Amino acid sequence: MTNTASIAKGLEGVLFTESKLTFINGTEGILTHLGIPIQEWAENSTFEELSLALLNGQLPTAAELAQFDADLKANRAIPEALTEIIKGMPRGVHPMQALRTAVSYLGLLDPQAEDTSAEARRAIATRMIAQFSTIIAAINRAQEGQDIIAPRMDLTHAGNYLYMLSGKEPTAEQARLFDIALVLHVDHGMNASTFTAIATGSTLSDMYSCITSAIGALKGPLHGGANEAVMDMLDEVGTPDQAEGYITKKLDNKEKIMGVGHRVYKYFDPRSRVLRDYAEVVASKEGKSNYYQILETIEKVVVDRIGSKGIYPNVDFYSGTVYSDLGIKKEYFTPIFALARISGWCASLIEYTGNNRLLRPDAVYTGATDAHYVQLQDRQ
Ligand SMILES: CC(=O)SCCNC(=O)CCNC(=O)[C@H](O)C(C)(C)COP(=O)(O)OP(=O)(O)OC[C@H]1O[C@@H](n2cnc3c(N)ncnc32)[C@H](O)[C@@H]1OP(=O)(O)O
Ligand SMILES: O=C([O-])CC(=O)C(=O)O
Repeated sequence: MTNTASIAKGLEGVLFTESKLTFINGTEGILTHLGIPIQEWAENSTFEELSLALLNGQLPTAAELAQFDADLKANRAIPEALTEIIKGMPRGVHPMQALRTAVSYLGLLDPQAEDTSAEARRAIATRMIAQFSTIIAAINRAQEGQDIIAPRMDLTHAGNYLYMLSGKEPTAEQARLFDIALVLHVDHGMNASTFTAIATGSTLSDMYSCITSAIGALKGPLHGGANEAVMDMLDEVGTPDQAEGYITKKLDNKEKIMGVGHRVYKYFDPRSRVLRDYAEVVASKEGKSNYYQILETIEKVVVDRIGSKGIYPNVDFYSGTVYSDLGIKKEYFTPIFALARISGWCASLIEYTGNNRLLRPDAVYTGATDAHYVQLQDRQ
């Protein structure tokens, strides 16, 4: 019988494939895509460019990027039948549930959905990347009882999303800030949702099934759902002067703090540093939110108290303050994560299924042995 000591609980440290897309050094807090540091992507690139770079496995030329940008714009609109489904969804559902259902329905409307060839997967990926933002904005508007706003073709992916939320064209600064947030969330190696997409894809299932599975995995508060949970925590804290006492008590009670800790990073997640810097700029400029000050205090206490255990802020810690300052409601923070991560899911899925092997780990059996069936009437 296998020794239970050989179990990699939570699959920690298990290597199951090779990838050329994303590298993470968790002890030094380094993240690169195609070998390029995340800070350089955030400073110089766009959601569109990073998405294409990951799909192609290399930096695109100007012509390739212009073509991809045109393809995304041409695919922004969603089918009328899906708009009707979104409008008819019950009010008050979690937007991640609504997104999961909408993407699943989108698959029903796509005549190419069952084609699992590399070419079809790539074409579907482009359409899904384009349509995620329209779907999420439509869910947001419908859930608020507002008319759905059609996408505009003259705005960037990030700018168009903000436009579809409010009907107002965002400032260049707002659109760029949101774009940077998207860039920071596009991909992150074999995280739970990407792994889930790949696990589904490894059975040679269709793209819509893979992405629907990934949305479900991202939703949980130990993964993408933590950004919303951080905002719940900030609302619970209330004011900056309460932050230290609140978090000290939680740590004393051995409660988990949302937005900190990571399976791979045992130091600052580099994305959290970029987001913190933007959150600080927005907070000082607009003088708007207490959120930044509360987070600063929480970060300090957490790092002092449990930094030695490798617990530091992750990407979800500061992202919500940035979204909140852009006027986005907390229930939509995780859908926005999906809006960005769709590119990483698709790129990783296409990479994996290009050299596919069914994913099927094992468990150490610890149940009964030598048992026999007992008739119902003979059981105690
Ligand atoms: C985009 C993303 O998915 S980033 C992650 C988003 N998730 C969160 O922010 C939720 C909060 N964080 C967590 O729950 C965890 O840190 C996870 C799930 C992300 C990673 O967990 P794991 O790698 O399984 O770490 P594990 O649960 O084994 O914890 C190791 C130790 O750190 C502690 N720890 C881990 N995370 C936290 C936290 N958020 N707050 C307080 N203590 C923590 C654990 O209590 C444990 O301590 P112990 O050894 O004294 O028992
Ligand atoms: O890598 C992980 O486990 C979680 C994460 O930070 C991400 O998906 O962005």
